Amino acid sequence: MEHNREVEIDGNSNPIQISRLALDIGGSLIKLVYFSRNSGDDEDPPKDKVGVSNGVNGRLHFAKFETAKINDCLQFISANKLLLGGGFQHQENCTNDRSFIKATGGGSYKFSELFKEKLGISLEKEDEMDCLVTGANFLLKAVNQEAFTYLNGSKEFVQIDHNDLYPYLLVNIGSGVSMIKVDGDGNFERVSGTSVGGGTFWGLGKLLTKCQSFDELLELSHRGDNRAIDTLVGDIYGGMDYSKIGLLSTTIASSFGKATSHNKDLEDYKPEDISRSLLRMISNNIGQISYLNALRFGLKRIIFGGFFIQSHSYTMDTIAVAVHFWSKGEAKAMFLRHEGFLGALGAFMSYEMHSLDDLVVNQMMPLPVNASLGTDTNYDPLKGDLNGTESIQCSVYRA
Ligand SMILES: Nc1ncnc2c1ncn2[C@@H]1O[C@H](COP(=O)(O)OP(=O)(O)OP(=O)(O)O)[C@@H](O)[C@H]1O
Ligand SMILES: CC(C)(CO)[C@@H](O)C(=O)NCCC(=O)O
Repeated sequence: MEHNREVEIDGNSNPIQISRLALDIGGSLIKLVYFSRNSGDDEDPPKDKVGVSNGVNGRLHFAKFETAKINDCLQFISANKLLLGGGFQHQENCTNDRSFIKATGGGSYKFSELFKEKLGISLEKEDEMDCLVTGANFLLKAVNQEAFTYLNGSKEFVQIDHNDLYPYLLVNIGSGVSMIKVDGDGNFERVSGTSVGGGTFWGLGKLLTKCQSFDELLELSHRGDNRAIDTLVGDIYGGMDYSKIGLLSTTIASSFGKATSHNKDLEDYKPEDISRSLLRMISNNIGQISYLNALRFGLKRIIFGGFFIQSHSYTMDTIAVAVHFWSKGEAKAMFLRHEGFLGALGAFMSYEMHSLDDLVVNQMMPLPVNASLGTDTNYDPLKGDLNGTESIQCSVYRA
């Protein structure tokens, strides 16, 4: 393998040096987080209290691939020379670092032989729940304008008070859903989960609408009207509310209830209505189970992560409304800008010299957004998919 540390990525003509790559290999998606040193850095490297330079400036990069296209991911790592980093070369003996990368998620077990065979690298496995919590705590504490609430179409950033962050319920909506009560750094318990998650939306949606990509299915939901398929309270109550138990006529009484109609088949329903109804059913259900778990432990804050959300307004709105409705406004749903990268960030933090305190994030610097996987016919696996993501300008300090 070549050992040139200066590489080009993202079509940028400036050579940048990659150090540290971590992976979260999930049931649906592989997430990558890697750090690149700034090249020709104008900024002074971070200094300690007595003014000695003890860190480097750079960027954290995010990318994702479908797990089914793992070969694209391997190619991306290899083409962009992401394995060449070995820490900060002026201080580190990096020989060991080159032989493994930190990885989490079920795929770190399932694909460990493939990484060995194709890239000659071992995956050092980190526990998935540990990584989710570390990643969420890092984002909440270190990144400005990371957490936000979403209600009635309006997004509001939440200023997190570090002394008043815990406890909270972390709900990670990936292929399946994990619900974790977080009481501090490394102090957590997975209190619940549900198999009705992002994989369910994508899987059922694909079967029912014949969509070819997740983004297409989401796009369909924008244009759909779930009332064509869902049975509303008003459909049952002759257009009236059932106010005695607090149900409006417009509330869904039964998701997909109208599909029981004897004289209609799948072809009689519009794919966009199916997608909308499915998205609403799954989001509502997750919102409700999350609320019930928050209630179990008296938690007021529910933080949602995972790539199912994809900052999609209708998804967030449905989840937030469900939490608001069931908790009568007592509990708050919060979302994260880097929602899908919690596990990968946690794995990144698990490199010895990156504790939460080592990584100081200065500011958010949006990168040009590439087209998304699946819908972009010009999709280039060598560039990865930075869809909806950014790189973060940050400094890394030595422990
Ligand atoms: N391009 C995409 N292809 C497939 N699914 C996508 C895509 N974008 C978003 N999703 C959604 O994100 C979900 C996967 O989210 P995420 O990557 O957080 O979980 P995962 O790590 O793959 O799953 P798990 O943790 O259960 O192993 C999918 O089930 C789907 O709902
Ligand atoms: C199995 C994992 C943890 C893999 O990420 C996830 O898909 C999940 O939490 N599924 C839900 C399983 C359950 O608790 O019913």
